[in-house]
Amino acid sequence: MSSKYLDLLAEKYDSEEKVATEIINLEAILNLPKGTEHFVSDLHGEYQAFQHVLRNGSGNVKVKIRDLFNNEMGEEELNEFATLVYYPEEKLSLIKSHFSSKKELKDWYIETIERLLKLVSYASSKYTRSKLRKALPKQFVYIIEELLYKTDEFTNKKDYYAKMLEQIISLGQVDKLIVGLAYTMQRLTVDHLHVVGDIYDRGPDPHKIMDTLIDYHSVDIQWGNHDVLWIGAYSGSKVCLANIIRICARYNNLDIIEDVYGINLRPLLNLAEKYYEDNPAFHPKRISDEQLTEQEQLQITKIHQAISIIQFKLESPIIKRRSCFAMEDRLLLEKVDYDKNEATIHGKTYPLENTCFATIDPKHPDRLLDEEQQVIDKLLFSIQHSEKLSRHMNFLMKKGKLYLQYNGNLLIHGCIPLEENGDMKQMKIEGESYAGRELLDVFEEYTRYAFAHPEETDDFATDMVWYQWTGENSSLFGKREMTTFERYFIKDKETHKERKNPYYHLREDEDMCRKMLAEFDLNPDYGRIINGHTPVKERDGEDPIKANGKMIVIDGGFSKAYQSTTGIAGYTLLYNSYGMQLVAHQRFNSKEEVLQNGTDVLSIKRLVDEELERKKVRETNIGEELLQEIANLNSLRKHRYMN
Ligand SMILES: O=P(O)(O)OC[C@H]1O[C@](O)(COP(=O)(O)O)[C@@H](O)[C@@H]1O
Ligand SMILES: [Mn+2]
Repeated sequence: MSSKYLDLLAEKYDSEEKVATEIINLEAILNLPKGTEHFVSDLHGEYQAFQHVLRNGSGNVKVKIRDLFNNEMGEEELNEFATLVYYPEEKLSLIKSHFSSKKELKDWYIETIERLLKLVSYASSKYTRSKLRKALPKQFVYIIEELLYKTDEFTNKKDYYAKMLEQIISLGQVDKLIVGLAYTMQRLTVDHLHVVGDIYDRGPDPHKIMDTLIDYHSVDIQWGNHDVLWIGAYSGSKVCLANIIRICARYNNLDIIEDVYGINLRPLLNLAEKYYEDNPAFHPKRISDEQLTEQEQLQITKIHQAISIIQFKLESPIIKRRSCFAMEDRLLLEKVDYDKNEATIHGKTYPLENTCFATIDPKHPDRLLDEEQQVIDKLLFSIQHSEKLSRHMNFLMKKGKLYLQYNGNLLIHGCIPLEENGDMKQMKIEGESYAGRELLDVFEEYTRYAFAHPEETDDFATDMVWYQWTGENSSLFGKREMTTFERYFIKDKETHKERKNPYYHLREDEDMCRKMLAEFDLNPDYGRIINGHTPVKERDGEDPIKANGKMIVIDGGFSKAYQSTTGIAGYTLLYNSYGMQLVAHQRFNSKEEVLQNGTDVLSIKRLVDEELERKKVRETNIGEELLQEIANLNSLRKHRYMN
């Protein structure tokens, strides 16, 4: 270790006692049970459902409440108390409105605070006091610590505590204290959150999810294809930008673009009004009960067509200038016979329906009209200057990666592109061939380059971000081709199929999963692959735990649009010191329903495995870092204090 580094360390630990204290402290932490990891994926803008899962720790909060209070509370009271922990502000005002006398309310306050303190103390038992302190509401740290660490033997302090509680109530601080304790409980239930991709698209509130994640105490993100699409748009890819607006139009979410991120859609609307009519293929999907007026629906339908055609036109020059993408099959505008209104795809000719080609010049089908060019240029300018989007995208870059090795597991949204024979699929990029982990690393490098150079809009790196959205070798897409054009304009459903990469059947095989874990330098005996991206069709009997437990797929479909295919409302995964549990969630209707009825969303837990011995911090990623710190401190001790 360099003496410069030792100097720095010596500044912080300027006596032998300080070094020794820190070593003792770190050693003690290494022997604590490992913190609970919580895995979620494919949130797709479903903020409310995500909040619920976050607040109840995938059912973990309820488990702890049951452990403690099963004997003293009935089912209804348990539920009510749990709801108070999940949604303290709202539940408090509901409960308070039921009391008729001050005395009753006061008794309830005292009992509730005692219960919350018990719960917090129980949930924090595997953490250090310093960690608990960080989780406490700042303004009440002193009071809560006093209350938490009271020991009943000291009966002479009883008055002291009773007085303290009374004061808290009479000074009007009790609601805040309850709210603070509830959030402390939520925070203690989960030590670290992994979001295995797809925060954006389809649902109405991805921005709220982003804000929640930004405030969350400990989180990492594995990018999904939809997240990378947004990163691409912000990084200067016009075709990615056209895609995000198209998807927002398709799901009736244009207010995310307009109101949330402050992008003016007026120029696009003017263009849409000029060239497009009603068209059933472009009606927005109806997922919520919200009724659109005819006028609103018509407007969205027109915008949807205008931006889709811009998207198709923008794809063409990229495909032509990037032969290594091997996407010539996707030059669809050139495969259309505009007189006969049919298209020839993979050698077969299909009639087209619901076409909207008013801005297309059959001789130069990919040429943008000046108006279209101006629209997309203006949109790009606004999107790159949206302060809020900048905050969200910077966070995605800072906390996000394409894949992550964490505590022995591999977390990845889509896939590792494979050949049918199980080899890692090769892709030639700028003269070099890459496969497996190397290929993913190259994808990530280009993404970071594109993000760092938003002014470069047609360079290779920016095109590569789009490739990850839709290219055959993308680890995020994982399919042969994206059939957006066919789904809008061709009736024959055969053309809509998107063939999946062999990964998606090979991942059922244990040896294959072992091979992939090894590719990422993980121990195949202990590691698992945690995957999102493809909805698990539980309804049809599909098992999310595959390859003898080496592969776990947790996309159960938070996305309302996909719940009819999956039959449930999402999987999440918990990994605590005892092992891993998969949780299947039933459909989440609304927070209001939970508050009113106290009914939790039914979550079914399944043990993935049980650790033979309780896992300790020593065996985790963080443990590795602590061991390194201890080594440094020992070195400091030896070289500076022992001679
Ligand atoms: O259901 P929609 O909105 O038409 O989207 C379908 C498209 O979404 C994709 O499934 C990608 O999104 P996911 O990552 O959520 O699967 C594409 O393969 C497909 O073309
Ligand atoms: Mn996905």
